[in-house]
Amino acid sequence: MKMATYSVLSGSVALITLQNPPVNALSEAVRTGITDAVQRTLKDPQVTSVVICGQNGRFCGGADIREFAGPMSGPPLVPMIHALEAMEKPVVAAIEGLALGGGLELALGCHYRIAHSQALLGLPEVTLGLLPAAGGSQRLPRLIGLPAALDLITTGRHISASEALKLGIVDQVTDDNALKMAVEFARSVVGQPLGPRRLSTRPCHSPPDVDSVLDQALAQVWQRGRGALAPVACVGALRAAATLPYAQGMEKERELMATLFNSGQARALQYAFFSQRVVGKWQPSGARWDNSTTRTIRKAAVIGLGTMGRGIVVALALAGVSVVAVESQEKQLAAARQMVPEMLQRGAGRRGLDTPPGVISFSSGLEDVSEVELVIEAVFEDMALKRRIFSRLATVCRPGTVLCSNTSGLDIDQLAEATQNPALVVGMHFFAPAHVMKLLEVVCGPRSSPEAVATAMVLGKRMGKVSVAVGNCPGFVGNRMLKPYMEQANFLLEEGATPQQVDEALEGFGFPMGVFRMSDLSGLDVGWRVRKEAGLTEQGVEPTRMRQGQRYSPLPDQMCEGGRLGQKTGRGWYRYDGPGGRVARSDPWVQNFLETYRARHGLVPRRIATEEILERCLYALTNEGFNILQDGVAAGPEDIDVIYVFGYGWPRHRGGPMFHAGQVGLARVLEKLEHYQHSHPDVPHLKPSSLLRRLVAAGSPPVQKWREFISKDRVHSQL
Ligand SMILES: CC(C)(COP(=O)(O)OP(=O)(O)OC[C@H]1O[C@@H](n2cnc3c(N)ncnc32)[C@H](O)[C@@H]1OP(=O)(O)O)[C@@H](O)C(=O)NCCC(=O)NCCSC(=O)CC(=O)CCCCCCCCCCCCC(=O)O
Ligand SMILES: NC(=O)C1=CN([C@@H]2O[C@H](COP(=O)(O)OP(=O)(O)OC[C@H]3O[C@@H](n4cnc5c(N)ncnc54)[C@H](O)[C@@H]3O)[C@@H](O)[C@H]2O)C=CC1
Repeated sequence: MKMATYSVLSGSVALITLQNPPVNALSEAVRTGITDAVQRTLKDPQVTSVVICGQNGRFCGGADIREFAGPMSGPPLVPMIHALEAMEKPVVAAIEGLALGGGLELALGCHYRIAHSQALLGLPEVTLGLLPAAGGSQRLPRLIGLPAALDLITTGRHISASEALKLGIVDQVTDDNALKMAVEFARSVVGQPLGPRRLSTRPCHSPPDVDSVLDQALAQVWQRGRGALAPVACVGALRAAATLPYAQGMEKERELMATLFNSGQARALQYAFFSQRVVGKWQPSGARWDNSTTRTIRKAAVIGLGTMGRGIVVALALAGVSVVAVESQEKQLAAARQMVPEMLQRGAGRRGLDTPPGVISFSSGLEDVSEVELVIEAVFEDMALKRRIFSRLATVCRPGTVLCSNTSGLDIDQLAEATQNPALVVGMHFFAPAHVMKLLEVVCGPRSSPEAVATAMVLGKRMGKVSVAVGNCPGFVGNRMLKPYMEQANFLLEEGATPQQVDEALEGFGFPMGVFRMSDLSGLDVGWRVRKEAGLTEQGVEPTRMRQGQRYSPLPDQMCEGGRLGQKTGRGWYRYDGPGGRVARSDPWVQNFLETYRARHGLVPRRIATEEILERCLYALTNEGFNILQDGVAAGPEDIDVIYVFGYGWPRHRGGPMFHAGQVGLARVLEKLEHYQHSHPDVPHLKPSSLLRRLVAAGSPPVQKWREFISKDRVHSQL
């Protein structure tokens, strides 16, 4: 039952308990309960102090985000918190578990705050496209000063109870029972003056150079936010706190919240929050992995210690897993021995580990992996090599060892075939750098067992990854969609665009890096290897710009043939200050290369508008997303969107490609794809997906309804 209960302890301490599992969000019923409890407290002369706590060891996770989708009703938060603060009896917040968003704002309205040492506190509204609009943007800087409030509110980061104590957000931290402590504390402060404890009445202590601090913060959020509105509004609200009286500051907070509340960005970010929680509800072969038993992995092996393998070793060790790290090349093994401990140390420093890292041992032979419970192979993207390794692993490892591949897109089932027990083979597709990037695609082959999939999903979570279960097809989800995106970018170069122009358009949309800068960073040879494996780099009897009966741009292959592999060689689509250089500069050589290429093939360059660059790159990518949904390779649009936000830098405030298509309007996306297909009939991947057509014909249901639509559609098509 959702509510806030009222009781009186030992005749004098009123206890208000928030009850709305799992995080005691401030739903309408809870707000009503608090409002009623405040009235009862005021009326009861026996009550001399008040404690507010949350049920089940969690204070409060903030406003109930699900209520944001509908009309707001019930008692609003702002007057409710003012009523608490105005009470003439001391009010103490007993913070256990978490006090986030509106939860912390409620605590800031109390006169005192006692926290358990394990509690997390924060104002994460900015991550939902909002600002702390229940007085948080005005009370927090009055409590901890402007610079610290700017940091917490514009990043939305969660802080520990000990940091909260240092900042002055809480009055005491205890390892003991925070509720018991708060009750004792409440009794002890009865009769003390409450005026100084009311944050709304305090001045906001700002540094003397307040304008420059705020301007700097604004510049920083612009740069970091890549077009996100909420961080900018947060700085606006804090400017009001620092420069205006409290009542006017509150008015500004309300105004700014009103502009954010119904914005597309807030909807996108709230969708992203819930998507992250629904992903991976995937049912391979009708058997569910998400309620399957899992194996706890204590010891694992990684085969191949190149770019990916080294990062995977570190990520496993940081999760407390002991690792046998195997590499066949002496030079690579020596490099790994040196780099892995350094990476581990940096990673441990960044994370603040609560478990000791797993022990890492290095080896040059597969025989040393016989005792592990799970293996992750990360050798070259070469099917024959990987199959040899899988076949050998199947004989070396104990029966029951889960065998995983980090392949970027090869057939998991062909790898499984090389073993005696295909049910134990799954894909674990990490993203570079593997110890930093949050995404993990867990690839379910047609014969992977639910237990093996569940084990990989849970291990991914332990490694701090957002694990998404996907089906088995070339490129899985992320890279399958990336292919048409990159292809359109290459075709745009053929037609007259420059790498900078394409990258600027995509970076303006919110990607941290455009497609060409990203290729230079990961290495142009990565895709080249994949195209070679697919037989696309050999020209054969077809014209130069045709492969396997389709239009093809050999531009990136020609770059690789010329030794331009990106940052690692100091030359790619851009030039760098030598191999390994980071700063991309436009390269006249590339300009000349493109002009010569166009002239050789009789291509007349034209001026290409930013709108066309974005539409062709992004809609080709999204269109493949619809094909993926239709093929059942992703469980739902949320899975695709989470993959793109966490693995490919899709701006979170735009929700993800599938959400974005819904926001643009499915009919418009369809119309644009038809338009480009008509004007470029030989360019692949512009043919609208039939699922997109059916969704449009069905009236473009919202993205949250697509799963249902697709499953009905599937049943219908089977009849
Ligand atoms: C809390 C967590 C850290 C817990 O994590 P974990 O234990 O890992 O569990 P999860 O799986 O994440 O969550 C479990 C379960 O709970 C659901 N859930 C979590 N938090 C919430 C929530 N706040 N609301 C609803 N549901 C929640 C979650 O979805 C899971 O359920 P499932 O999806 O079914 O599996 C973690 O969950 C977390 O980080 N939560 C979010 C915390 C957060 O961001 N809180 C801030 C919320 S926003 C807020 O508080 C805003 C405010 O305070 C401002 C209020 C002012 C409102 C005024 C409105 C005025 C509007 C004016 C404009 C009018 C314009 C007009 O005129 O129209
Ligand atoms: N580089 C990237 O951005 C990503 C790569 N991947 C995939 O990860 C895998 C590895 O890629 P990278 O790390 O980039 O390659 P890499 O070339 O950097 O490293 C591969 C390593 O495997 C070693 N190796 C080869 N045969 C071996 C054997 N028999 N036993 C032990 N070690 C052996 C090589 O010596 C080399 O050190 C590939 O399948 C790739 O497609 C997946 C995601 C991203």
